[in-house]
Amino acid sequence: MSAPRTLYDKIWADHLVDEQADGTCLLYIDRHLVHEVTSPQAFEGLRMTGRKVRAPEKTLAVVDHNVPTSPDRHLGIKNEESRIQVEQLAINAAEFNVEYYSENDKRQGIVHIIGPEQGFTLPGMTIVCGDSHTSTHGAFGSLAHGIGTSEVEHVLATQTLIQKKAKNMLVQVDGQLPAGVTAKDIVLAIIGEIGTAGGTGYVIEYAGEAIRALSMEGRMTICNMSIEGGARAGLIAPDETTFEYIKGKPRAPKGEALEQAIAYWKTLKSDEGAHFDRVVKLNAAELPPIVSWGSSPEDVISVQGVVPNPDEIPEETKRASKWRALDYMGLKPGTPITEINIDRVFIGSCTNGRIEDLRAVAKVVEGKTVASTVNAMIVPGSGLVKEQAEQEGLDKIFKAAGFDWREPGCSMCLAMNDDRLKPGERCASTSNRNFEGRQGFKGRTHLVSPAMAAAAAIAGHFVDIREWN
Ligand SMILES: CC(C)[C@H](C(=O)O)[C@@H](O)C(=O)O
Ligand code: SF4
Repeated sequence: MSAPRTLYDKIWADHLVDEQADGTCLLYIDRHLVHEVTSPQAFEGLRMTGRKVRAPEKTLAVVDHNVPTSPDRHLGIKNEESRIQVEQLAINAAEFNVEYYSENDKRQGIVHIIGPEQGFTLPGMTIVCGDSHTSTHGAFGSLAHGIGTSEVEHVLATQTLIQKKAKNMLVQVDGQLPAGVTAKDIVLAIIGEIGTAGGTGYVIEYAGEAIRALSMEGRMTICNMSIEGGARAGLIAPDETTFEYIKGKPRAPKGEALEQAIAYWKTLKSDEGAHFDRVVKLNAAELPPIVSWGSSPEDVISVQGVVPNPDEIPEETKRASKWRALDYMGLKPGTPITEINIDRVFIGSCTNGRIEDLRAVAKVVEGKTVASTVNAMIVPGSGLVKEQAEQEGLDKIFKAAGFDWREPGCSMCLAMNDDRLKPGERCASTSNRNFEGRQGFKGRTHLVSPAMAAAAAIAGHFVDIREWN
């Protein structure tokens, strides 16, 4: 009998092409997603060396970071740098024979939303993209992670990647989530617990009753933010929820092929007794809705809490950095979170821009009005999410409440287009990063779940969604 293995061990072994004595490995890559920001030099590299894309059918390109989200975006992009990146991807995709979704294609959207939507992302695969949040795809029980531009070139040319194996971490989330508490709160709580460096050198497997109970959307939210916890990737073993989601997706296997695939996918789980180098446990039943207060995703607290006092941190460098964060955020220790007023709300991103997120928002805001002091926008994660939301009439609910309903893209998650905070503006955001300047120069970001962002838009300040009516 061979030793029990983790899911990560299994996918790794199944894709190993070569292993050197020092542990340097060559991995076969099943899927390569490409966006306009990290691919131009990679294609240029191929062009200069006269090489082709090795497996165009395993490569999918889309524009997302730089695209405007205004209704008139088909008129073109004003910012030159953004325009060039977008135009260049169209040129590169055509020249190298790679399927490409332009900003005028209904299938366009954030790269990590369209992969699963198209059935391009499937269990057991190795999936890469020149983007850190590629970890999202791990929700399907695939090994998915971000790569740098030179690696993008390597994968385009060879369909392989040079890697060293990471360690195994298990994050076990038991218990049942209380009403109003979501996948976003789980992952923010995990990062609060392990810190932004806690996952360094690991691939995390999320397991436990609370994870099993999540929809695919919720699982993607969790895996998405693995990178904020420092991990190389995050994954969740596939199950019936996964198979149901995949069935009928454009590129998913069908009929007999699907049955065979599912039989294989069912083997994709960690063996009983498999060794994890680190185990973290959390009880979902005890989790509150969570709000970030600082400039790192580990700076999190319960909505019922107060802004912490950095003076209570024994370690000097950390103390100083958390004071700086409070200064940047314009917050004072001891302020109740529910007394923090906000100026902007951003609902979207590859963390929370899927249909389930928009449904959660609609439920909170239906029949209500955005506070007069707040400017709130909703950016669907893809054209298909937008279409689905409109079919369900969610757009009408949003517009009636005073939300701005936009075209799909990364948008104010990172402010590479015109959607950005003004200096000093405070935003309740469903995205994943709250670094200084992330949503605009001197902008202040609070990371929350979609329902919490929606409620804050109506109230004008954070509220405990559990008490919402
Ligand atoms: C632009 C891209 C390289 C970047 C990333 O890798 O994550 C972006 O998507 C982000 O979220 O900061
Ligand atoms: S939505 Fe945000 S986090 Fe996701 S890929 Fe785009 S910029 Fe990166």
